[in-house]
Amino acid sequence: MTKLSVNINKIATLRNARGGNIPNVLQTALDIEKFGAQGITVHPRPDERHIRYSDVRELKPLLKTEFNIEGNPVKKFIDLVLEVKPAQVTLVPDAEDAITSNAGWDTVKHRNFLKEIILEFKNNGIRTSIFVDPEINQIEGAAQTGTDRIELYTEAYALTFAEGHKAGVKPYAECARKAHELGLGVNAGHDLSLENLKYFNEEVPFLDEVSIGHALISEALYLGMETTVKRYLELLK
Ligand SMILES: CC(=O)[C@@H](O)[C@H](O)COP(=O)(O)O
Ligand SMILES: NCC(=O)COP(=O)(O)O
Repeated sequence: MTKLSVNINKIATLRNARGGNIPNVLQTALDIEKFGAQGITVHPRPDERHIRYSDVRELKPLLKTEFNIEGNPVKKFIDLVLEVKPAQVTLVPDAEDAITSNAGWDTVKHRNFLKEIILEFKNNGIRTSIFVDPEINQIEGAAQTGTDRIELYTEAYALTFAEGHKAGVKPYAECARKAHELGLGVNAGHDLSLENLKYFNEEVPFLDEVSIGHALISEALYLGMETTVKRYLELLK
């Protein structure tokens, strides 16, 4: 069964809009765990526009499920992850001014850089994952960095699915097969939703985990958080 890790960035976006503590990010994470999600994901950005570094420190001792911290491995981020020691770190090559993550790593060009950081995280008992576009050479490059897993960047799939083109899932299935063949675990995320997740999960083999935030939190406005999380879990059975 594919695991669901809920990305709570957008809960923090809402909280930060007023400067107080509504909604309570920590409590929401605990409730999401109670509703059955198998993990919590956060993506602290250097400007702390949503999740703050202090949230990450406070979440760790409270969570009972897998904690996944995503981000660009700049020094401040590396130090935070090594201090907090989550179950998993996902490396994402974010440009500082990007509104959201918009590309995977070039694992061939940045192989030595990634290799070095991955070794450090793994030596600290942290599982590693690299955010990649669904291209076979990027999966092969990722395998050479020593990473435990890859995370397939699913925005292109979500876009084509919304336009009615189901064939957009094919490169993801091929990359998942290649990753498995090379001994890598397979995660996926970005713009997955109640609409497009079922087909993705059916078509892409060896899927260990999906991390989902933007759509899930938006859907929860209508359905409520408990119903929404449970609907996702049903789709992943
Ligand atoms: C790595 C990834 O796919 C992103 O979806 C990210 O975690 C979302 O970040 P924002 O919430 O800042 O858009
Ligand atoms: N890694 C992807 C993630 O955590 C959530 O992405 P999104 O659902 O907010 O697009």
